[in-house]
Amino acid sequence: MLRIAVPNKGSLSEPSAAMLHEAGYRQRKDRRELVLIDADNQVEFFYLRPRDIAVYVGSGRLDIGITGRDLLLDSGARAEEIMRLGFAASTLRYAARPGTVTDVSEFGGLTVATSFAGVVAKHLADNAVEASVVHLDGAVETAIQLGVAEVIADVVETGTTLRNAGLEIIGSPILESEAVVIRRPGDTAQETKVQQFLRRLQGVLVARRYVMMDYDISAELVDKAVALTPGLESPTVSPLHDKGWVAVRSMVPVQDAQRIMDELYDLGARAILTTGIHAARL
Ligand SMILES: Nc1ncnc2c1ncn2[C@@H]1O[C@H](COP(=O)(O)OP(=O)(O)OP(=O)(O)O)[C@@H](O)[C@H]1O
Ligand SMILES: O=P(O)(O)OC[C@H]1O[C@H](OP(=O)(O)OP(=O)(O)O)[C@H](O)[C@@H]1O
Ligand SMILES: [Mg+2]
Repeated sequence: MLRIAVPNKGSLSEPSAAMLHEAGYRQRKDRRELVLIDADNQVEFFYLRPRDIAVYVGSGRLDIGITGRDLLLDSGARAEEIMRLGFAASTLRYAARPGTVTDVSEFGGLTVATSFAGVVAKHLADNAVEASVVHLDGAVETAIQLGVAEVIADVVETGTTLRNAGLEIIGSPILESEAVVIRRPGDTAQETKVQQFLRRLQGVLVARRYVMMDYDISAELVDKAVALTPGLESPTVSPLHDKGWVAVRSMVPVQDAQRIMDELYDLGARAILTTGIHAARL
């Protein structure tokens, strides 16, 4: 049985469950379920607080987990990132009231409030800045208004929360985060099952990012057409009954599909169809 930690709350929770469901795993129907066994797939899911997941995986109690890169780094746990999942993308950034401080080098003697005290203390030390760090659980933006800190370091996605709090970003990102799969370094006990799990998630990412494109084109133009649709490896080209024409089948990034269809049409391709990919193993 592969033992997997899944976020039970917050920004990571719903997209993690959706991805696991798309990968063919059973998921809990009730948020009060804490553990779920998917016997068919030989997997046991533990629904845990996102912040705690790296600790469980790092301690070796669970084989792998889904968490945020920022939470993994902040935990200091002995776990490493083995796959990027693309969702819950954010940056950790410093912010302050406009006109107060403009660069990290000016933080000396100030107080920085954050939920990521480990990452921030290290970042300040790396920049040779002596500032105090105050750990808060959330709603960090309000710490400046309430006089707890002059600077905050918090998760920024759209920047709306910062703007609403009358704060502005200072300097470049402390780190760029997204949801990741983590594992204890050197833990090869469940290697085959872990690799199969990762292939399933990879399949979901591919199914979400690509569509299958089919079209007919005259044989003399096939090289030009294939240059527009190179696929992941090599497109399939099959003969058509109508001599001089071929059918081409290739995977295309979903975001480029309409533009490529226009370009193929202009080139002379016809019967251009795209279909969704339900699941994939590359
Ligand atoms: N607005 C957001 N957009 C994208 N990612 C986010 C956002 N807020 C938090 N995250 C990411 O989600 C992960 C989990 O963060 P956290 O545990 O604080 O959950 P949360 O979504 O903020 O919920 P809560 O604070 O209510 O528990 C972190 O990796 C963080 O970078
Ligand atoms: O840049 P934005 O798009 O505004 O998103 C960033 C905000 O989202 C998260 O807050 P959350 O709602 O999780 O509240 P929290 O501070 O209590 O964690 C994060 O802590 C920021 O406050
Ligand atoms: Mg939060």
